[in-house]
Amino acid sequence: MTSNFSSIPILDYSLTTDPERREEFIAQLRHVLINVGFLYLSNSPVPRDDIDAIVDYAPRLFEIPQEAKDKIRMANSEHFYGYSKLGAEFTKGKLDQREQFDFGTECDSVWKPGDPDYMRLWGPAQWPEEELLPGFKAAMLRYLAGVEKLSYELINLLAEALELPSDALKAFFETEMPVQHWAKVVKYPPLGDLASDQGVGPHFDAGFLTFLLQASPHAGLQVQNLSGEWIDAPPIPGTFVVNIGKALETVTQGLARATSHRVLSPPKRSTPRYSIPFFQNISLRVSVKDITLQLNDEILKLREQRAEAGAPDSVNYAEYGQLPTGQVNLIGRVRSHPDVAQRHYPELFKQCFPRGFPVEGKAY
Ligand SMILES: O=C(O)CCC(=O)C(=O)O
Ligand SMILES: [Fe+2]
Repeated sequence: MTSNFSSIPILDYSLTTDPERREEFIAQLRHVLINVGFLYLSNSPVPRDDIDAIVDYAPRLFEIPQEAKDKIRMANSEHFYGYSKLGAEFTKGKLDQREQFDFGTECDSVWKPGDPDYMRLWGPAQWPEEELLPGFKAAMLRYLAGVEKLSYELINLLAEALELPSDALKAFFETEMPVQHWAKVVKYPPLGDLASDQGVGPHFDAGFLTFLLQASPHAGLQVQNLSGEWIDAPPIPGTFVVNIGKALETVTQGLARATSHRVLSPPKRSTPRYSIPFFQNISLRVSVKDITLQLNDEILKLREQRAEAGAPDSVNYAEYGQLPTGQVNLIGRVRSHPDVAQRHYPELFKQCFPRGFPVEGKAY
């Protein structure tokens, strides 16, 4: 029997602390990892107050004066942190219709002379001035620390679901420096004057796991199933949407599926949609091809029982098989934010865009 999906399963995280029902959670996780690649997680241990605080801040972050946003624009940052105005980001060569702030977990600059350029990706984020949004930075860092902790717990459970020792994926995180994870606060304005309804175009996420907090009640997020149909993933209060990135798909030999997804703009005359994704990174220096997980034959067989996926609408991050993670991530950032790349990574910019600054339809 082959498997496809027409809705996104909901997994109850509280089962993991119930000795009677933990196995049930692991079995559900195994099914979802292999056949869907997306899940809703309810009853997570991330403190409710920390989530509520950040949901409350999200719209207010976009209400700070435009000069204050421009002061921390992403073009200032070789780490690709900061503010991107509407229509500054490309996915699949088309402009996204979203306004966003990119942040990271706390981290000093890690690049040293002689290091590869991609080590410049990690460093301090740019934050809005404290008096414009008092308490925001502390609240965001507290929230990110909670999600980071959950992300490591879920990775251990995921290893168990694939019948590996629970620390089997530790080698991707445990290096000479702590891993910096990425996050965004995103605003999707409603259709009206927008150039298209592409809130964000079809794409895969890059790293291991993404934890998405849908911070307003709007629909718009869609997930592509194995036969290529777009399935709605509307907000469910009290849950995270969790999905698998290309790095995790590659290291699990395709067992854990990275699933293509996109966001459509809210309809005309609607209010804006807000979301806060957290992207779990792995060490920049690790090449995923250099670490082979000892997956057993029984588990690998489950991959064959999955329906053959049609060609997805996204093609990015195919380079994980060959290059160090940092280089793959850097290429992804350059393609999404060519203006930042032109300023800070001119050589790589030229390689990615040999015909100059991209216009719609030219990039990937
Ligand atoms: O805003 C959302 O709901 C999803 C965003 C997303 O997929 C991304 O930024 O990678
Ligand atoms: Fe995404």
